[in-house]
Amino acid sequence: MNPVLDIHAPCAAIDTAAMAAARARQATLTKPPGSLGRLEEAAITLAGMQGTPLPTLDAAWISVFAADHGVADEGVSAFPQAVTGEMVRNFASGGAAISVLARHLGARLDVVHLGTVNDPGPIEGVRRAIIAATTANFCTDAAMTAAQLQAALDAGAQSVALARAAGAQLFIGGEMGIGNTTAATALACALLGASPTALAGAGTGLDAAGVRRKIDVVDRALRRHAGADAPLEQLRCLGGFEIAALAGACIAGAQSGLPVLVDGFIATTAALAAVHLQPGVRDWLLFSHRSHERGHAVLLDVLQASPLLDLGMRLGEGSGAATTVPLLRLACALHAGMATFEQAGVSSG
Ligand SMILES: O=C(O)c1ccc[n+]([C@@H]2O[C@H](COP(=O)([O-])O)[C@@H](O)[C@H]2O)c1
Ligand SMILES: Cc1cc2nc[nH]c2cc1C
Repeated sequence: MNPVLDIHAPCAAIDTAAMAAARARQATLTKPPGSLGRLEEAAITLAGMQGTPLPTLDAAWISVFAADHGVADEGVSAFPQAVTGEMVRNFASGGAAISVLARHLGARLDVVHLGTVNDPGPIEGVRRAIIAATTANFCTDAAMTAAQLQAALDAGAQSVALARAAGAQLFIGGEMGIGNTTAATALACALLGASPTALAGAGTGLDAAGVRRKIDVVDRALRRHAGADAPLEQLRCLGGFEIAALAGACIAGAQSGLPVLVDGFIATTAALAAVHLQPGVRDWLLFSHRSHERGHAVLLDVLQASPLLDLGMRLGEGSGAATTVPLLRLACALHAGMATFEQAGVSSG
């Protein structure tokens, strides 16, 4: 199975009748209307995505895409590039944050190795889908060739196909890649016509001088690729393998009707690229948390997204999204399990 993603294929339709039925049910439950706030909206949104007035969220799937970035050569991260490959092993051996979260949630963790300079080799529990050891440094070259971009999009679509085959009700896409906040910043700036100063942040922990250097690097990259004005070309020139895989997963999720719970700054940039490629993708996205990374709030505003959590997290790996799953499960449990005014003999307003 190796699905080739057609980014132009239409997205699935949201079930508006199931949404309306869920909204009507919320109005009958023993609480002042709207008093469960965004938990009500979450249950109604999931109803539309799952095509049932009573959504459930037992089976969550997490794919973490790992890849290295040529732009790391510009000294834009607080950590060495070797960490990407080292973390691939840690994801599989169970010691990473997302490994713990996946275990705790009973979620499948799909670790997808797309290429690292420090390649740990075959590891049990890691799917090798190596595209290249790294993207090119986009200060001088396009990050990816067209074939590499398609391979990365396909890797995301393949994970969605595996998730669907396993009966997943929700897809979480996580990422790991030293330097990828620089790639995400550059891509988001290109997609939005925004200034690097508005979006660049500390990533893994740059100091103020480091952030200034990162802004300069993104400025150079944007000038170098000023001719890339279509979203697919912007993704190819300025993205990364894991960012393109995440965009591919968003598109494949939307096309096949699998809800995608979006993580932090990098995952949201990928989701933004997916929406630029295919606007119907937006209907299938749920937003989990507001990352501490500087540009995330801007991207969330553009996508008109109000994530459920704001915990100051900035890890990536899909960790913010995974942390939100218990809340979504509670939203479904409340929606299905509360008594109506009539059942409980409680007077309605
Ligand atoms: O998800 C986020 O919002 C987030 C914010 C800052 C950093 N990260 C993670 O940190 C790594 C990239 O940071 P950097 O400084 O190397 O560009 C990458 O592996 C991401 O998963 C993730
Ligand atoms: C240790 C480490 C773990 C990570 N997980 C996601 N990004 C990361 C970056 C670092 C540096």
